Amino acid sequence: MIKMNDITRDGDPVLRKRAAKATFPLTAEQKELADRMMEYLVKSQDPEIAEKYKLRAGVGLAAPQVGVSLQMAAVLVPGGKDKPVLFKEILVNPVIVSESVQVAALEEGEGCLSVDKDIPGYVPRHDRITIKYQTVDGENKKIRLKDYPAIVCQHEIDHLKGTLFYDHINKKEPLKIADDAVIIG
Ligand SMILES: OCN(O)CCCc1ccccc1
Ligand code: NI
Repeated sequence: MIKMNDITRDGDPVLRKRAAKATFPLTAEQKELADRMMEYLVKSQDPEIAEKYKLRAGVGLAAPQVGVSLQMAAVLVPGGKDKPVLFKEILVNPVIVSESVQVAALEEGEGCLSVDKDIPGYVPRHDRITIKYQTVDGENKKIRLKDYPAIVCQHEIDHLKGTLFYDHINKKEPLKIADDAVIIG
């Protein structure tokens, strides 16, 4: 199973590379990696397992974060009582094909399993996006996302382009953001 010491940290060049496009069929190793990445997210969101294995909770994990420069990311966005899972998917070769002008940011800012220090500030993103991607079986999908799931997917797709969340934070005024931005609590 993937543990914290398997996660590459900021400073490792793999996090700043544009990841290679996946070709199909995926190799057995690539499919197994997808499973292990999703397994990490599931376990990291279970307080007991996370405590037992000292896992930092994550709602997403991109292949470059485990040292594999491949366009693949796992996303597991929990919901609430009524809908425990908002969005669970392995995105292969994801592309944002349209994005709202409307800006959104998480009220708490963002963090990253590959960035050990807290970096405060709003991370301005698009409130709504349409993504085209392939599943691990090569099936083409197109989905529209908004709010938290949209934020998470933008964070993961950034990783595949060598971008980290703090690249988007206004250096001089970290809490500056468009007046009409949607702040997601
Ligand atoms: O790349 C995923 N990872 O570093 C875990 C944190 C994911 C994440 C955290 C806050 C907002 C969006 C996404
Ligand atoms: Ni991250």
